[in-house]
This record gives sequence, structure tokens and C-alpha cells, in this order.
Amino acid sequence: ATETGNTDKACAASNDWDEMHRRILRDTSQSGVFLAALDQSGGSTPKALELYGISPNEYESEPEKMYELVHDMRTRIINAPSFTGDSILGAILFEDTMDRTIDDIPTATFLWQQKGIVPFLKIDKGLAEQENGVQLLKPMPDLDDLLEKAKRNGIYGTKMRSLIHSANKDGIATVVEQQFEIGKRILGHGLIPIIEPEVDIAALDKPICEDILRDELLRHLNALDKDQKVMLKLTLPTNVNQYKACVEHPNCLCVLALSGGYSQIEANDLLLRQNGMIASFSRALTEGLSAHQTDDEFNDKLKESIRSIVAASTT
Ligand SMILES: O=P(O)(O)OC[C@H]1O[C@](O)(COP(=O)(O)O)[C@@H](O)[C@@H]1O
Repeated sequence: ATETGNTDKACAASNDWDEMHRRILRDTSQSGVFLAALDQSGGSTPKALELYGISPNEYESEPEKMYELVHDMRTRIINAPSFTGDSILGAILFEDTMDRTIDDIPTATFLWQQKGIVPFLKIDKGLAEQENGVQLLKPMPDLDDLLEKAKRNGIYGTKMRSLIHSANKDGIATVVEQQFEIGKRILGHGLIPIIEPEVDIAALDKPICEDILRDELLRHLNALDKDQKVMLKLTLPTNVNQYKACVEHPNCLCVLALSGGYSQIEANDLLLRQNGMIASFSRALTEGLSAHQTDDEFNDKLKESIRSIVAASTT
């Protein structure tokens, strides 16, 4: 009986994954939806909490409290009436968020079953030191275990962020190579990787970085097998339709845009010019939300932000 039960559970999980995949294929080709990035790591959470009106004094003496506070913020976002699958195609979670619950339901399951939102997991361990104008991903020694855990938790795909600071051809080539190498391991576990080689918006030679990056991305996309599909998550480019060839590439499910430190207005404005790119904003999504707002004020602000980001993601 136990064996049958386990098999049934495994089937249910894989049916859910297939259903999520159908949703991704359908909705990324239509546009008018976007991904919410709710995956600030331990390193970027203090800044996110500060912007939300919670100062480090409130948790400094108890490091674990920081994760509780940021989970409360994410729970408030996810529970908001406007945060549904109608506008939010997917949400990217930090591992700690996946490990926690919302209304006593594991976060990824809650997102999919109660909200119709496809859950993704941030799997990187942060950035290595800068070399050759770029920061590669730090080693991920437990990657295979983490990917299996992600699958058990009903996660559809993953994301990992590296960072490009300047137009160093070798550096950018190494970043993209590492992203695709790990991306193939992720595909091997039956998950869809989001390849995220961010270009720093302050890079002095940003458009040149973006030309080198596009060429490297296409080289690696061209080398994938027919059934190896990935997503890309990229800085909003300087040139209009910079990543058109990636958007149209058969191995690319969709091209997402990160907000990168641009304000919501700037990010939306830049995104509007890029046909086929859809938002996967973190800072530009949570801009203007505060722990000190009433629920009505919070929900109204989030609704307006979601409306504007949907409009910018529609081309
Ligand atoms: O925790 P990290 O790796 O510093 O990433 C911070 C954020 O960067 C992103 O990749 C992009 O976020 P922004 O839209 O704020 O640029 C998010 O997914 C993530 O929350």
C-alpha cells in the first residue's frame, strides 16, 4: 500500500509539473503576465527589509528573525488579492521561503494550488570575487541534493545569478559557459533553468557588454539539443530589441527582464521598448510597499504596481 501511495504521489507531482509546463508555454507566448522575484538572499535581504521600512535594529540581535520578517513580507505579497495567476505567471523563491509555509501549506504548493502561480527556486550560493570584469557563481557543492529537494517541493524551475561589470570578452564567455554547464545539470533533473547573467546597469560599456553577451548566449542556445529548453533572465538592455534573436530562439522558452536597480517607472519604460521580454522584477515590484501601511494601502499599492508591470510586459 505504501508503495502504491508513493507512486500516486510521484504521479501527482509529475502531473503538476506537466501542467505548469503547459501554462508556461501558453502564457509566455501570449504576454500580459510576468514573474515575481521574491528570492532575495541572506545578503540582499537587509536592503530589501530596509526599503520595506524595517531597520536592522529590529533583528540584529537575532539573525533568524531577519528570515521571519522577510517571510512575513513575502506572505503579505503572496496573500494580496491582486497577486494571482491572472497576472503573475511565476514566482522565484529563496530556499528558506520554500522551506516555510503560508497558511500551513508549503510555500511552493500554496503558490501553485491556491494562486495558480508557477514556483521557481533560487539555487545559487552567491557571487565569487570579481575577476576579468565578471563575478561567476560560487561553487554549489550540494546542487544535486538541492535540485531533488526542489522537485519534492513541487518546484518547476530554478534561477542562478552571475554578474557582468565590464566588456571583457573572456570574462563574459566564462560567465555564460558556467551558466549553461550548470543549466544542463538542472535540465538533467527534470527542471527548467533560468540562466541569469546580469549586466550591471552602472557598467560604463553596458551596450558592448550586451553585444558580447547576446552572441555568447546564442552560441550556447544553438548548441543545445532540441528538447533542452531554458529561460533567460537579463538586464534591461540599452538597445531596443537587443535580445530579439534569443526571444525567437527555439530553445528559449522566454526572455525575462530583471529591474537591476532601475526605479519601477524607469524599468517599465525600458521594458515597453523590448518586444517579447517580460518582467521578473524584485526591487521594482516591491517599490513603495511598507510594513507600516495598512492592509488596504499595501494591497492598493501592490495592485497598481502589478497593473503597470503587466502593461510593460505586454507587447
Ligand atoms: O539575492 P541576490 O542574488 O543578490 O539577488 C537579488 C535579486 O536579484 C534578482 O535576480 C533581480 O532583482 P531586481 O529585479 O531587483 O534586479 C532577483 O531575482 C533577486 O531577488
